[in-house]
Amino acid sequence: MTSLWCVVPAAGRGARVGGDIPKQYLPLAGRPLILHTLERLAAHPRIAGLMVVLGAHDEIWPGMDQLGGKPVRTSVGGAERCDSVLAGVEALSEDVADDAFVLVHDAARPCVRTDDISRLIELGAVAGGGLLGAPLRDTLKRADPSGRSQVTEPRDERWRAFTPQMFRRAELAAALRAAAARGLKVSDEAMAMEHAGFAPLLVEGAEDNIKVTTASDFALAEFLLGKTI
Ligand SMILES: Nc1ccn([C@@H]2O[C@H](COP(=O)(O)OP(=O)(O)OP(=O)(O)O)[C@@H](O)[C@H]2O)c(=O)n1
Ligand SMILES: C[C@](O)(CO)[C@H](O)COP(=O)(O)O
Repeated sequence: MTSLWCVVPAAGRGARVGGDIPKQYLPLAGRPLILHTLERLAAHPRIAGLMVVLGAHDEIWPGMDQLGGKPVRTSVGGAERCDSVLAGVEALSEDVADDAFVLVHDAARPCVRTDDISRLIELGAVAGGGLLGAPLRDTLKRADPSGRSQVTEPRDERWRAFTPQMFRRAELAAALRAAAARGLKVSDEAMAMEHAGFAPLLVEGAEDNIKVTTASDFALAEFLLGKTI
């Protein structure tokens, strides 16, 4: 059973939450949000270590070098999430083989389920890479600038993208570099891989793997923490 490293982008500012400190350090059920995420990842039997990507001026990171017996390393992120992920993936170049898979999981998704990570690892490895997501369940509208619905879009074949996402280390680094060179701001790893000619496998995961994005998400994440594992 091979195990793999997980890159955890945690260099964002959390502007949409609007706290005094970045959202990953705000309390969730009494402890910093990021700790819940890291503990859940470190507890997964297939995860070998964590590469946490921090903001350049982060003075809050507690400085751990292991968690649950797994090594924790850090690197410095960039202005956009894709810059931070690339920094983390590159920082693993001496420890992780080019063709080995790495996971990427948002620090801001503390409710990820262990069995969803397992399924992504199993299915993603066979497919050459993939991501957790969920098919769109609601009716989809396209709005005009005034907020009025112009048209109802087909929802077949539309998915919401979550993390973790899993790709071979060197292929992901190359795809992220190529996107950056073209000035393309990719919002997830799969988008970079799509532009590089890959078709990442969509692995259905639980919808409660929410990204804490606004202040109201903290209450929901706190509720979900106890219900997911
Ligand atoms: N330059 C960045 C931007 C984001 N992230 C990380 O990527 C994840 C998902 O990003 P998002 O939820 O958009 O976080 P923020 O960028 O912090 O949020 P906002 O856009 O509201 O500032 C988070 O764990 C965040 O810390 C990062 O590592 N580097
Ligand atoms: C990677 C991601 O979590 C997939 O949903 C998301 O794209 C990152 O969030 P952002 O708000 O677009 O930076």
